Amino acid sequence: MLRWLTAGESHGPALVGIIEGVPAGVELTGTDIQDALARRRLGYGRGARMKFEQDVVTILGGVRHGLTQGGPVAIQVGNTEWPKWEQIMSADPVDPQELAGLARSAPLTRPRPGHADFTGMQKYGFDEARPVLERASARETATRVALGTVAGNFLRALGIELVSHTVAVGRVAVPEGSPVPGPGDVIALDEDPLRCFEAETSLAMVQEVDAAHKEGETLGGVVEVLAYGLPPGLGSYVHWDRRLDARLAAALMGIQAIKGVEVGDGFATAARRGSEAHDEILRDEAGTIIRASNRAGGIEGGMSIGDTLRVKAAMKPIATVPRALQTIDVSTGEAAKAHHQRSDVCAVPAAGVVAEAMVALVLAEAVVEKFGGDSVAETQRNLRSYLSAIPQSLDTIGS
Ligand SMILES: Cc1cc2nc3c(=O)[nH]c(=O)nc-3n(C[C@H](O)[C@H](O)[C@H](O)COP(=O)(O)O)c2cc1C
Ligand SMILES: C=C(O[C@@H]1CC(C(=O)O)=C[C@@H](OP(=O)(O)O)[C@H]1O)C(=O)O
Repeated sequence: MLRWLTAGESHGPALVGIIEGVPAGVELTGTDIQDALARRRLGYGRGARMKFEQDVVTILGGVRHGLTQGGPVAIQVGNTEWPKWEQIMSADPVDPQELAGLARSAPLTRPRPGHADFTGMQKYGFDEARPVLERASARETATRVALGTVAGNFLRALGIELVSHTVAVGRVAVPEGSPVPGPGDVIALDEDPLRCFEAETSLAMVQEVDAAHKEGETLGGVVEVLAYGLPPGLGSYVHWDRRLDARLAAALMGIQAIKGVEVGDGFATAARRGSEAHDEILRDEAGTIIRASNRAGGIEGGMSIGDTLRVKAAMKPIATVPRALQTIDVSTGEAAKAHHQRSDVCAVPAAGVVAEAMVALVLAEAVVEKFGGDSVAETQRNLRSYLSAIPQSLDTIGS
């Protein structure tokens, strides 16, 4: 069993993530995590905070000499902005006098439509949005990316590679049928600030972000995650909550601002006739069973089929719109403009890195479930044994 949790606030001293159930022997260094966090941090359209704040990674437990030990892995991601927020966010003021004297930041009483502010205040009984946005904020996704690095390194040891890319920003989308990144085609932000694999579209995306920025607007978009090297049979058809597609959809929907998930050709498939919707099963010259296409995105019957996994996530535009939206000031009950100090114009490239981490966590969980293993070597042996036992070619079916 693989399980994991995150804790921490957007402007707190640090975020913490724990992942339990990772076999011993997974290679993991602070640099791996730092590199993954650097990929999440910037990207074209991100706001000011991302430029001055740094993520400080500390592995607190579960790793020795660059290898997991089989126990829970605990990772801290420190916020370098903490000194500026210590008064506002102090969890444990030393004496009641200090508590009384703590500066309370101007209360956020003008909740933003599209964010968690208003319903969060109603639900938890707060009179302002600060305590809500501190936990609702996508700052928390830094921890998910840190934990996803552990999962990704485990999967890589089994020959499974993940990549992600931006396929749409606002109305600008990568043309149908464009090439997708292959295993190892990690798109660095200095190569492409939108992490879009298609150079011409990427340029148009940059213009789309610039135009939105100029008009005081924000943007959403679509990201895609691909996983190469998956064995057939992760997940199961036997019960709804064991289906791999269901688990991936829940994990991707669990990312702030994700409002749609598509597996394979998803919505386009709904408009096709059956003969054009499925992936015919053929035999290549060597006798290996292959698929004529991958419209299903690598999943049938809630199981990986051994082909490339392909999932997309649609992100809504950022809620903190500079040309602020209409709201109510809850302190007066009067109509007002929603609060806005700073925000991202577009965080789609960052969401792609988070989506990749979430897919890695779900796949690692499905691998542990199917192949077990207290050490990576044992998981590898179990995987090899399974692959050698299942029919790979028509000749071996039924033999
Ligand atoms: C990487 C990333 C960065 C984000 N940055 C912002 C931001 O700067 N301002 C904002 O209002 N929302 C931002 N969001 C979205 C909010 O966190 C999200 O809309 C909010 O938590 C409410 O959740 P919901 O959109 O799922 O309803 C970001 C989301 C992600 C994934
Ligand atoms: C801090 C991060 O993202 C933040 C996510 C976020 C939100 O509302 O989700 C709002 C912004 O923070 P602030 O309101 O303090 O400017 C983003 O910068 C991060 O991704 O590390």
